[in-house]
Amino acid sequence: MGRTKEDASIGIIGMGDMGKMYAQRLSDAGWRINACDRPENYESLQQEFASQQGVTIFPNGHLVSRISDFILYSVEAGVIDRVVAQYGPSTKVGAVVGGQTSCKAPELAAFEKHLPQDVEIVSCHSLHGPKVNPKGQPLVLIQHRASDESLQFVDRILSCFGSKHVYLTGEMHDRITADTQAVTHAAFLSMGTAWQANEQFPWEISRWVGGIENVKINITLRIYSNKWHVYAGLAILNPPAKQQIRQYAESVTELYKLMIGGHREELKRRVKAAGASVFKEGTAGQDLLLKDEVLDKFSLSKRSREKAPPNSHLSLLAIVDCWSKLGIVPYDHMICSTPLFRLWLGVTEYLFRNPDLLDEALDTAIDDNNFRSDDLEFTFAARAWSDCVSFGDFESYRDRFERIASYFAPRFAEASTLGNEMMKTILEKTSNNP
Ligand SMILES: NC(=O)C1=CN([C@@H]2O[C@H](COP(=O)(O)OP(=O)(O)OC[C@H]3O[C@@H](n4cnc5c(N)ncnc54)[C@H](OP(=O)(O)O)[C@@H]3O)[C@@H](O)[C@H]2O)C=CC1
Ligand SMILES: O=C(O)C(=O)Cc1ccc(O)cc1
Repeated sequence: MGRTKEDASIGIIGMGDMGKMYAQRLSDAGWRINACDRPENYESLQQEFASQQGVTIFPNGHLVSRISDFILYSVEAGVIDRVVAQYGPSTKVGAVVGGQTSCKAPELAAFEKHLPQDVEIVSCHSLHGPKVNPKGQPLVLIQHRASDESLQFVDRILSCFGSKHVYLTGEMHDRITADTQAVTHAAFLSMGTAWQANEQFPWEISRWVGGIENVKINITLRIYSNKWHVYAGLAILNPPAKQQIRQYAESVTELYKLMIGGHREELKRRVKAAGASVFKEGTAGQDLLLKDEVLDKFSLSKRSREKAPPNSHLSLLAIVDCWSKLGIVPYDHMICSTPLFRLWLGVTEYLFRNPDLLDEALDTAIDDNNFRSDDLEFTFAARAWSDCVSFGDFESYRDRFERIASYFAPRFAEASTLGNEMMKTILEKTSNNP
């Protein structure tokens, strides 16, 4: 049977949103937890967890590492090397170590560099945010330097989440999450940047209200209300993500040039060819239920909507062009997808599997001047985010992110209630389609 709840304990280093969620759920399931955050947070964390049975808070990672049998690092990706260098040598002999960072190459390199040889490595990644119910969501497990018995030990610990365990190498994990997460975030970050640049709150403008616009708005605000380092880390530290985001920016630029040049036939030919290569006959065609009747319920706008407003949908046309250029079949990644990716694929599919809507978007892109300045700003934004990720500068990423986040901040509370509701409704309805 190996290590059990009775004789083994779990260490968590980094008690931020994800660390706390893990501590809460694992202790509820009967595991003993030893946890810490940075030393200056010791007292406040102790108070916060005073009434949580089974969780002991320690002042630092040395004290957690020396007594725990499975130790999970749940810190910012940008500091993983420094934190493992600090506490790794204190790891209990024979323990198993893992991490929760969203990009595995730097995390596994830090483990190999700083952990003693008598320590095993099984890493993990919950592919959802801390407020999403883990049940049914993908949870990646990476048996990097460990026996089968130790993998089973980690499997047993994490089984209380009810997530779908997906077994990958670190490299496969990073390749897939570059395709799914990084470029998805780039698209929504760019929408927010464009709205801010044009001084818009899109739900206050009639041409944005309703249907799939609600998904764009709610997800964009959800991302900007979150922590910048989560998005910076998984884009900047993951090399294939840079290439993906660059291709997305190129697709946006090239399609925008066709639009303003009035090249209707070329635009239609290119977009439809890309659509045919991504949404092949026989591919999932899941009923993602992204129907206007459902989505209209999740509007921040107080206005009523009479008819679906036309939109050029540059962000959606470009993602399909980008997938097609890189030979990516998004359905291949469903097993390892996040809720945001599934929604993003859902809205894209909604547009591309509806030929009338797609034609309307392409005609709007050519004929309707109302979208020119929105799409111009979106193009600038996609390129700027791509440059920012390519330069790999965390501080300038933070600066851009926080500047735009502060513009939307007054609306976060309202948007998060509505966005959570929307995610829940849509994800519940699609839970059989992982
Ligand atoms: N949020 C999400 O949606 C998801 C995040 N992840 C990944 O999980 C990891 C944690 O993310 P999340 O919980 O959201 O981020 P948080 O910023 O909420 O948590 C990270 C915590 O680690 C602490 N920390 C930093 N240095 C040390 C140290 N030396 N010793 C102990 N604690 C330290 C931070 O303290 P301080 O803030 O004081 O620096 C902070 O409390 C990240 O790598 C992220 O990419 C994975 C899946 C989903
Ligand atoms: O669903 C998304 O893409 C999110 O934004 C939440 C998220 C962020 C980081 C992760 O490593 C996993 C999930």
